[in-house]
Parts: sequence; C-alpha cells; structure tokens
Amino acid sequence: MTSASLRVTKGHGTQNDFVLLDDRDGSVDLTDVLVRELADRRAGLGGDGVIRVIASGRLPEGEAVLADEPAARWFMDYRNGDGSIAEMCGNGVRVFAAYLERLGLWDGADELALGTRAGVRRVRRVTKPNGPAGGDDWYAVDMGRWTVPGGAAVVAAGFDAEVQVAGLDVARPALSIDVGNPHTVLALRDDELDGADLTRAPVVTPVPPAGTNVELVVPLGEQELDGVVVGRVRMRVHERGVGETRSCGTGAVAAAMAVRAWAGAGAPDVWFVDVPGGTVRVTALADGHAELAGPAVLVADASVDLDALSAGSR
Ligand SMILES: N[C@@H](CCC[C@H](N)C(=O)O)C(=O)O
Repeated sequence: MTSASLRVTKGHGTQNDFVLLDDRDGSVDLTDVLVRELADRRAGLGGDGVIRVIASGRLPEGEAVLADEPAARWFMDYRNGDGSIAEMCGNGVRVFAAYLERLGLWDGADELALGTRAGVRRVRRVTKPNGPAGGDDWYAVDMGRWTVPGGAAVVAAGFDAEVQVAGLDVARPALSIDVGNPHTVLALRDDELDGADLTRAPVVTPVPPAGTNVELVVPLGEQELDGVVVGRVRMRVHERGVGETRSCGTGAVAAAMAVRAWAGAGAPDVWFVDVPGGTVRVTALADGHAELAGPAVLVADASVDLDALSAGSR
C-alpha cells in the first residue's frame, strides 16, 4: 500500500515561519484541516501559516488581480495557522518571492509582480542596511496603500480604539490601521512590553468586525543612518488566526505608520522595526504606499506523508 505525499518547503521571514507548497495547477485540496495539520508544531511541520503558490487564473481572487496586472501570474494563497484565510502577509510575500525564485518562476526581471487577496504586490531585491554594497540579500515589497479607516479625524485624535492586554493594569488607547489586513496599534513603555502576556488574545474595543492583529510598540526615537534621519520602534505582535508570533510584516508597517502619525509633521519616512525575530525596514512612500524590506530564508524541503499527518490529529 502506498500513501499519498505532499512536497513542501519550510521558510521564514524574521522568524515568522511558513509551510510553502507548489500547487501551480490548483490540484491540492487545501482545506482548513490540512492547513492546521501542516502548521501543527508537534504533529506536523510547524508554522505560523501555510502559503500556496497557485496560478492566478486558478482562483477568482487571482482573476481579479490579473485584470489589474497581467504580469502577476502567481498568487500567494495565504492561510493562518488556524486554517483561516488572510488577505495579506508582509513577511510571507518576501518568503513567497524567494520560493518563486527557487522554483524558477521569477524570470530574472528586476521586479516581480504577484497576486494577493489585498491586490498586486511588487517585489525587488535590495541591499540590506550595512550589508556589502551591491548585495541583494533583502527583499523590498511595495505593500500598497496603508490607511487609517477612521479617516483624518482619527489621525488627528491619534486613537479610535482601546486594547486590554493581559499583564497590563488598564486598557490603553490604540489606533486602527489597514495594510490590506486589519491592525490595531498601541504604545507602551519598555517594561510594559516585556511584561505583556500575549498567550492570551488582547481584548479590543470596539470589537473589530473581521478581527484584528494587535501590535504593541515602544517608540525608540530617531537616529541618523547614512546621513538620513530614521525612526526606530520595538514591537511585539498578537496575530489574528495564530497568537503571538516572532514577527509580522504588515504589523511592522502598521506599527511604523502609527508611531509616525503620533509623532506629527516632520517625522521620518524610514523606520526600523525591531521584533523578537529580527529587524525589518518600513518606508512611507510619496504616493501613500509603504515599502517593507527584510530577509527571507528557505530552510528545508520535505515530503509530508499525508496519512501520517492526519493520524497526528486523531
Ligand atoms: N504574519 C503576517 C500576517 C499574517 C496574516 C494575519 N495573521 C491576519 O490574519 O491578518 C505578516 O507578516 O504580515
């Protein structure tokens, strides 16, 4: 008797880790049960999420992307570890791009356009800060337009929500930011960030209709880097559909843009965001988009025995 198997790759971006699968023709039945089993850290491969490469034309969301950008042939089908679908994943996009390169599906053009449920994203290779000149060790992603759903009045007020975090005395004011997926950002002191208990989901009021990712940030001020004034923040995150993770790319964009909005006119456009799994760079672009830059690493290729995998949850 032979058992069915699935070829997968394990990768991460600043330790936000994913199980990747090449399903160009859409033949894998990627159920939420299969996603949970693959993402299981004991009985499966383990990951914060599962990312499938699928031809854009094979999904209705991908068809919409192709109408906008015919070059976006490949679609990032992103699932959270609990099996739920998310619109976007900033660390995932970089790892997805590295995976497409490995598969020979990035044709060597300077820019790779790819599809996501939040629209087209464009990726290019860049030199990491302080890396050797001309190196191409990081990936930079145009993350599209970030918005404050409450509009100018909320930006002026600085807050539109309250978040109660376990381990902290009282609920804190917070700002909702959309980066293709929902985020709620609150500022804390250093000791409060360390003391926050993110094994329990923060309670957000008013309750976001589609849930939210919650970023806890400590603004660290400004510094000069290569003649440019940049901002720096420290961040921990509780992700919708996962729990606490060691990094979140869309969360880093939300965190940087919230701290920049709180700082007011004249705040830097470039921000470094330190997360437990490393550091990423966020840049506010002139067209209202944000760019996210950081590493992407592929660490293993594996063959998953699907019978053994499903036995793990019995
Ligand atoms: N870790 C990701 C975000 C993944 C999706 C998120 N949990 C959601 O449900 O919106 C990132 O790097 O952006």
